[in-house]
Amino acid sequence: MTTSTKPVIHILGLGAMGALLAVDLLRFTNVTVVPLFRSQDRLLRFQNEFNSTIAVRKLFENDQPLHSCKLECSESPETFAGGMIKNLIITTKTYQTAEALKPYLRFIDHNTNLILVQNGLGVPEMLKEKVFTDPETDPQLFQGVISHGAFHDQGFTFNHAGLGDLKIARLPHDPNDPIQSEEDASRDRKQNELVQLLTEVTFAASFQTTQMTYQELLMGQLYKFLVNACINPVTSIVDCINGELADDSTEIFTLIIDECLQVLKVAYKPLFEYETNYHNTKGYPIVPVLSVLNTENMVKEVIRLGCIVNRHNSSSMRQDTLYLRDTEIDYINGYIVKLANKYKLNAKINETVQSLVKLRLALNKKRKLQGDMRSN
Ligand SMILES: NC(=O)C1=CN([C@@H]2O[C@H](COP(=O)(O)OP(=O)(O)OC[C@H]3O[C@@H](n4cnc5c(N)ncnc54)[C@H](OP(=O)(O)O)[C@@H]3O)[C@@H](O)[C@H]2O)C=CC1
Ligand SMILES: CC(C)(CO)C(=O)C(=O)O
Repeated sequence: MTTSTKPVIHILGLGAMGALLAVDLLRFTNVTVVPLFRSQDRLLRFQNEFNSTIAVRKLFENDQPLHSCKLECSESPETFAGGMIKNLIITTKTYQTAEALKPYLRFIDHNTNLILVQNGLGVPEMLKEKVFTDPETDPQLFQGVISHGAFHDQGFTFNHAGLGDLKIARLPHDPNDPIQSEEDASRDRKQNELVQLLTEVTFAASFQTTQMTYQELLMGQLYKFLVNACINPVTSIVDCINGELADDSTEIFTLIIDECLQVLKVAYKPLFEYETNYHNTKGYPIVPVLSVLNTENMVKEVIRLGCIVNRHNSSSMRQDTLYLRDTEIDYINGYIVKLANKYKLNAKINETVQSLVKLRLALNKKRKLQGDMRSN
């Protein structure tokens, strides 16, 4: 049970992204961070073998300093006996979200602030359909879009490979009416504890956090989605570090981005029409949707963010294929295929990419079990 009078943030998913957030929250804010592990075994390993300590090495800083933090409290479904959860950051992989939330659902209610800090698209829809089905008791849902790059080192040590940023916004109640005013966003800055903690000045300066309206975030989310739709599957399929793709990937990235944008323009029509419908409208921010979300610009941006800023990173999807874990492909290129089916559009390129990632993982698993035929 957490007895602290400081604000408490629970983190579900103490992997690369969860650890980056936890370490900087502890370094820069006056908050108690409580990781929620999947089982008591994992919890006891963290507490006993690793002395409840997580560490992040900042690879992009001089001398690559290692920042370690000891956590006062950590929990698992078997031990959790606290009150209701006030603030919850979800940094599991997208496909793990519903399962990871299950043991903690009775501690989540309308007063819980829940932020999804994940790549891909489709998790909020899945949660509303399958997990938070009662609008009377569902939590306050926020979305985070994160462009930091990090990967596991050993134990609870992670390498922060690329300094990116974190964009946050409240998710709209009605996805068909997603446009928020600047006043809507500023209300959360004044009143919402989680938003206040994540935008606390020193933390926000280090983590590069910005809070915004949903339409601003959505543009950032689709931008990040296109980065992931290119970098994650291609690094996995051809098995390389992000930076290795910098010079030779324009053609494949153009094919993927072009098709994604054709589908996203239909599925996210209010965003793509925002500049026309809200042009010069007082109280609504300028969001340069069309000049950012076009193929030519996005190919350049994918190479810049994916292969240059994060050049030393091994993408999260490649890490999954190497460690024989499921990948997030169904929430990235696979989500485009799903939307294309819904709107009767073509998504053959993304379907092929999705299928090749599944093949890569299956092949890696087979080689682990049966040996590598190439070395015979
Ligand atoms: N890594 C990166 O560079 C970036 C990642 N992202 C996105 O951030 C999200 C998180 O990615 P990342 O941090 O790399 O992923 P990791 O796999 O490193 O971390 C996920 C964590 O979730 C935990 N988890 C899984 N299931 C449960 C459960 N049932 N209960 C409790 N914990 C659970 C895992 O624990 P266990 O070890 O027990 O499985 C693991 O610690 C993804 O959507 C990813 O795409 C975004 C930007 C960059
Ligand atoms: C930015 C990028 C591509 C960094 O590798 C990432 O988001 C990921 O690996 O999932």
